[in-house]
Parts: sequence; structure tokens; C-alpha cells
Amino acid sequence: MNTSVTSIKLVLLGEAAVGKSSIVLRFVSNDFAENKEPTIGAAFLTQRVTINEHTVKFEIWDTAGQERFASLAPMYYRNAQAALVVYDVTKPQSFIKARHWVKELHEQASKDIIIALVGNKIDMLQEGGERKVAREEGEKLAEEKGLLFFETSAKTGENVNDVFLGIGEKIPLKTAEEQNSASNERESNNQRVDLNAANDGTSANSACSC
Ligand SMILES: Nc1nc2c(ncn2[C@@H]2O[C@H](COP(=O)(O)OP(=O)(O)OP(=O)(O)O)[C@@H](O)[C@H]2O)c(=O)[nH]1
Repeated sequence: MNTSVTSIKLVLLGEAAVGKSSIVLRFVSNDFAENKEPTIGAAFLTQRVTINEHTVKFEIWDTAGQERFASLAPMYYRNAQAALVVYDVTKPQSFIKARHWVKELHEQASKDIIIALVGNKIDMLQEGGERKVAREEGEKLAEEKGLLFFETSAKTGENVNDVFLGIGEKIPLKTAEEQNSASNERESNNQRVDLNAANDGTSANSACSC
């Protein structure tokens, strides 16, 4: 069995209140909060999972969706190996915003970034909420742009783990030596990220004024 750990730097992007932090909370703590406070700046959390007998450590940057924080996003996606672009299936405007994020990532992020398009809050459809973004619209965008596609509910947990496992399965699992040299390279490119990453297993809400 391969005992090396592959770290995957992953960023979440999407309009405010689509459920980015809730998806992370479900994945990391298997929990949900009805009235979650908006993220300020960004939050950092980690979670380890086993994929094909290999340990993968997700280093997760959960960015704030509010417009006033939009200029900070490049700092978080610049060296990311994976991104979740999240929208709310009951909010068409959030799907338009998701399209913009996909375009920006393809123009500005690492050329081999793995992107998952995630339509969240599908539980609301069972509770009388009206679907405003058809599943086919999401699938079409994902197919056109080469993205993974999922519909999720952070509230019930439906498909949330599958998003992360899907990403983990797409990223080549590295040997320990390759992993060390990749993280050294990332360290020199982005010291701020790795300073925060030292807080393994904790979450940090960092109000960033940079
Ligand atoms: N019904 C339902 N509500 C959800 C779901 N995910 C999140 N919410 C609710 O939607 C609201 C916003 O969720 P957040 O996780 O804070 O959204 P966010 O995208 O991180 O928001 P910002 O931090 O402002 O960018 C909260 O009240 C959550 O409880 C879901 O899957 N279903």
C-alpha cells in the first residue's frame, strides 16, 4: 500500500449565499447550520480522505462570495489544483456568476486546474422551492468547458462527498518525492497560503485586507 499523502489545494468560488461554506462544513464535519454567517475574506480548512488506498489531504480555501471581496479571489485560485464553482439551483443569477468564474479560472488559473461545477440546494426542490436552473443547463456548461458536474445538498449531504472524491480521482496521486518537490514549489510561489496551511486540521477565518 502506498503510504504517501497527496495534498490538493482546492478553492471554492461562487455568488454569495449559494452554500460554499455549507458544502465545506458538510464535507469536513458532516454538519449543517441553517443560518450560516457570510464568510469574511476567506476561510481555510483541511480534510483527509482515502482514495484508492491513497491518503489525499484537501487544503480548502473557502472564499467569500460577497462582491466586496471579489478582488481577493485570484490570491486563492492562483496556485489551486482544483476549484468548486458553486451556484444555487433556485437562483438563475448565481448560474450566470458561475459561468463568469469558470471563464476567469480558464483565463487566469493554472492551465491544468480541475474544475467541478456544483449546483447546490437541491433539497429545496423537495420542499416547494422552484428549480430555476435546469440540470441540463449545468450539464451542458460542464460538457462544453470540460468540467465535472454535480448537483448537491449541503443540508442533507446528498452528493457532497462525491464532489471531493471525483476531484481526488482526477488528480494524479503523486509519489512522496514528487509531492515534496511540488509543495516546495508552491511554497516559494505563495508563502501566505503555506503559512496558513500550517494550521492542519483547524479552520481559520482570515479577514484579509491585502
Ligand atoms: N436548504 C438549503 N440551504 C442551504 C444549503 N446550503 C447552504 N444553505 C443555506 O444558505 C445560506 C448561505 O450558506 P453559506 O454556506 O453561508 O453560503 P456561502 O456561499 O458560503 O456564502 P458567502 O460566505 O456569503 O459567500 C445559509 O443560511 C445556509 O444554511 C443547502 O444545500 N440547502
